[in-house]
Amino acid sequence: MSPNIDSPVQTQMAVAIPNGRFNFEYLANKKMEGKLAGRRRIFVQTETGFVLGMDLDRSDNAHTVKRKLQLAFNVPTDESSLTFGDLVLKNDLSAVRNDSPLLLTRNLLHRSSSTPCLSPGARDLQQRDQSGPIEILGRSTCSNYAERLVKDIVKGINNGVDPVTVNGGLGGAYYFKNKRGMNVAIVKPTDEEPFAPNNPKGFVGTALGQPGLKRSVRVGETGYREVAAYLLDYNHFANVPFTALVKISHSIFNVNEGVNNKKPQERKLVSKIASLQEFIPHDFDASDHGTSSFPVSSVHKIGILDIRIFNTDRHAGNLLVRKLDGVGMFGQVDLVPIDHGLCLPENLEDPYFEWIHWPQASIPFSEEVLEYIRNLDPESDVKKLKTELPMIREACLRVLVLSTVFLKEAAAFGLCLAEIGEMMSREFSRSEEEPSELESICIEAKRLIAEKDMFSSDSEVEVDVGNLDDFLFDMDCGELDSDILPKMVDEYHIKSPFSFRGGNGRNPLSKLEETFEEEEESDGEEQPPRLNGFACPPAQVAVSKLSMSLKYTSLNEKSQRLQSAKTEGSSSGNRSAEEQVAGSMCFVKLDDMGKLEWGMFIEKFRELLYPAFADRKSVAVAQRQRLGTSCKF
Ligand SMILES: Nc1ncnc2c1ncn2[C@@H]1O[C@H](COP(=O)(O)OP(=O)(O)OP(=O)(O)O)[C@@H](O)[C@H]1O
Repeated sequence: MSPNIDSPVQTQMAVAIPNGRFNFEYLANKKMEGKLAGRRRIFVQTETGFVLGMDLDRSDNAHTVKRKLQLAFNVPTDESSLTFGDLVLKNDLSAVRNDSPLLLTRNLLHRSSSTPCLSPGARDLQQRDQSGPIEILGRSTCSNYAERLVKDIVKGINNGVDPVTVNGGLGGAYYFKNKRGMNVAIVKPTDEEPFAPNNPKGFVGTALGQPGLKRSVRVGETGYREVAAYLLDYNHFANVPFTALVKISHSIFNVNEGVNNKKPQERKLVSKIASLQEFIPHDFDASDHGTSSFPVSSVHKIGILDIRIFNTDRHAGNLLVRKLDGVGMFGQVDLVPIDHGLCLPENLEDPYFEWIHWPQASIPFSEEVLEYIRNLDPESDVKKLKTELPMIREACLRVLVLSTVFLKEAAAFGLCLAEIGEMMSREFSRSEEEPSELESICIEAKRLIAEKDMFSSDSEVEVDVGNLDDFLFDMDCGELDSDILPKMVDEYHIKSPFSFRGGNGRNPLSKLEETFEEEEESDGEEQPPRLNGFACPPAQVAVSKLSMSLKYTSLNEKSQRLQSAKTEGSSSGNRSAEEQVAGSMCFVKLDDMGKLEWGMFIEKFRELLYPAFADRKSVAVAQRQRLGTSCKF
């Protein structure tokens, strides 16, 4: 990879100073001052995309932050929620790291009120927001390379070189340049994704945090996923370009009319949270080029990444092709995978693997590739993501674990890339979408656990704040089955009235209780817990969540859902994300299991894999034999 960087290594970041140019030493000093004072910097994004950088003092808590935000956005503290990934922050901010993005949403009950917009009080806060034009959020991506890239872009901006809008794709994207006018990075603001409030291409309609183009990827969360794919691509095995999450300010960014008080034709400096990816000079994308020249090893390496991250959007346009026409290399190309915003869904979906029918995918893996797969460790992947991207949701991490286990076992069994991809892909039978083999194995694993009553009532209610937040997500999707709820609540009370005890002896709802207690303390009177505005008794929340799980995993229910979902086309293999806007069904949920149950599920899942692989092999052999016979004639 050859970045167009033209400046020496700098270890400081950029910041704005009064004359409008950017000074690096100033920021370094500010950062040092902040560290010494134990301060943290956070970036609060509203659901309409406005971003405000804030410095937190040690004494700050969610209430004090919300009070400052009330000044800035005119949203009363009790009408808004502050979230950090799965966590709904009620008081304690200890989980929030330096440079973290937080989302401020209006509670559902107050959504009809006007959307948050800047008030005069915001100016004070903005003045104290000492952000530079680009700040990298997160730790590991803040390398020397990243800092050089940022510095180059800032030099470009200071030298009057404007970024340009990227025409392709459904979301807003911009090429940022160095001072010589060369593209050095592509920036994709999270509030310009398809369906987000500031999408410049007409695909608007949803607030950040709501289901998006893919139901199990929320609007505004594709940027994290782009970074996750980069972080998981150890040793640049698959060639994912450098990617980081940034807060970036520029007047080129799109703000739709009416959003955040935007007036027609108005262009002003706006700050966004965005993914920033190294620009890769290339000659084509894979849709413009015959695939036969693609190196087998590149296809395998990208395919392995796609499987691990459960990529639902690997269409040909998301593979850049570079010609390597050096001496003795005529005709050879290099592949660069881009656009990983729709990987790591919150539930199993229908993945999309363009390479699935390419001949390279049917060639057995090399020893080098097998060795890489053997060394993959889903637990350390999870640790890495939790450390570097703490806002990544637990549900996404479960998908990562499941698909990595699947890949490792399948490769060890001797399956090739195409076979593994096919087992993960859904089929269409009589115009109905059917679960993939992978999903069927999951459904069976869940069924066996339930049948043997392997999980106790304890684990049923072991639910964390992430699940509670997802409860809201389900409600937003309009899928809460009110018929089920009262019944499940009754069952719950019979089984274990308020005995939330997890395996570790700690109340699994303790995180939640902690926030309730804090709420009580601060308000002086007892209030039911609120989830983005809904008053929810903890038991009811836990149980309704469970009811959702049972609803999804019941095969009868599944067939009912299948009946009602008549899907066009004959094979998912020909559909890209754009064509799946309607959203595919959820056959099996992974985020509805308590920790204990999840552990048992993964064990059961592993046990079921070998028979399934053997089945697949025998079908493949039978097909080959039939083909052999027909060739004789
Ligand atoms: N790292 C990169 N280097 C060079 N060009 C890039 C890079 N990433 C994206 N592009 C170009 O920008 C275009 C749009 O980018 P991308 O596909 O990531 O956007 P998107 O809005 O998410 O698209 P889609 O609608 O396909 O999901 C790509 O088709 C490609 O031409």
